[in-house]
Amino acid sequence: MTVRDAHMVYSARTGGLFRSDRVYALTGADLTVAPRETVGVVGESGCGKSTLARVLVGVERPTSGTVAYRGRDLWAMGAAERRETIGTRLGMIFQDPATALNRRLPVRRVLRDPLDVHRRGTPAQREERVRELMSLVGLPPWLADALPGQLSGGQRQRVAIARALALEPELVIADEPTSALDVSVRAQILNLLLDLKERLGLALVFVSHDIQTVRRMSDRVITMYLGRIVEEAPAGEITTRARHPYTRALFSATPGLLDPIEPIPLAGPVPSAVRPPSGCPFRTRCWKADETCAASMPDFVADGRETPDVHRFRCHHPVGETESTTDLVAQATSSKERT
Ligand SMILES: Nc1ncnc2c1ncn2[C@@H]1O[C@H](COP(=O)(O)OP(=O)(O)OP(=O)(O)O)[C@@H](O)[C@H]1O
Repeated sequence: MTVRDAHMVYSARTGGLFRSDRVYALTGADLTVAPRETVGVVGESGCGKSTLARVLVGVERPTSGTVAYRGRDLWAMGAAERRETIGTRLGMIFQDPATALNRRLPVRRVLRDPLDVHRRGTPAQREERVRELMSLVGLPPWLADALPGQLSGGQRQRVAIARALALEPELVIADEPTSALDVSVRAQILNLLLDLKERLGLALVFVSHDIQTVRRMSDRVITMYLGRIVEEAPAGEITTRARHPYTRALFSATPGLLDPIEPIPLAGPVPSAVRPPSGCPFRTRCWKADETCAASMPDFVADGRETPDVHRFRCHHPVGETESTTDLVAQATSSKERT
């Protein structure tokens, strides 16, 4: 799955009935997800993670740019082929299984629905597939006639996962799949996803606020800020050797990630996606920013390797490889004091 230079501009009513503004939810996003790979997406609320997820899975068409599956542009396909590709090759697991599942349909019908829509096998084979799916996600067979409202949150998310897997997709997007669940069942659902990914050879895009979880689940992590992908690196590397100041600041504020925790102080709040700053969108909060950052958004700087373990970032003044979080805290603090 490849996304190239994808932009998503929404129109939103922000100032009364007759005023509508453009919301720059996604700007120039490039991303490739290789078969069997897990890509984690991190960033603050509103940075465009869910928009990217929806674009990747074909739920929404980007305002511009391409989304290609196996080299074929999803939005250049005929409607029937696109529906078939999205419905059978791509799966999506949403944050809240309580709202993602039809409350009036028993589990059996929820799981049969995609098989019926895409006419998979005979009725008997579909029933067999429903049993198989329930067992795959660890649901006992007697729950087949239960309604979503009769299930626990964890069971509901298992149903949602089974539904996403019904037609054997190659790529599954999980958008905050555990954030609506009790803490006690989160680990079970994450372990289930890891196990299914291995057993079924899935590629997974995992969106979460929880950086610790993203690190655990992912091979590669991308950081987003105000609609842009600003850094991309192997999971083991990005948490300790991130080069973009924003990624370093985000991770420095994450409990248990770096020891000791020393949040890098940032100037001001996240700007609005309606009026993103010119140049680098992070410049208004960045302690390293200067006039170059206001003038342009730099292209990705890569470490020269075009391999899955590539480390890329978009910054005019990246963090030095030897700079510790303590150094960065000192720089950011003195920059704040100067202004
Ligand atoms: N349908 C829409 N119409 C208008 N604006 C939207 C729409 N969907 C998202 N946005 C805006 O686009 C920006 C990106 O939103 P998005 O939901 O992708 O961010 P996110 O990183 O997933 O946030 P969160 O972590 O809170 O879910 C935000 O400013 C949001 O308000």
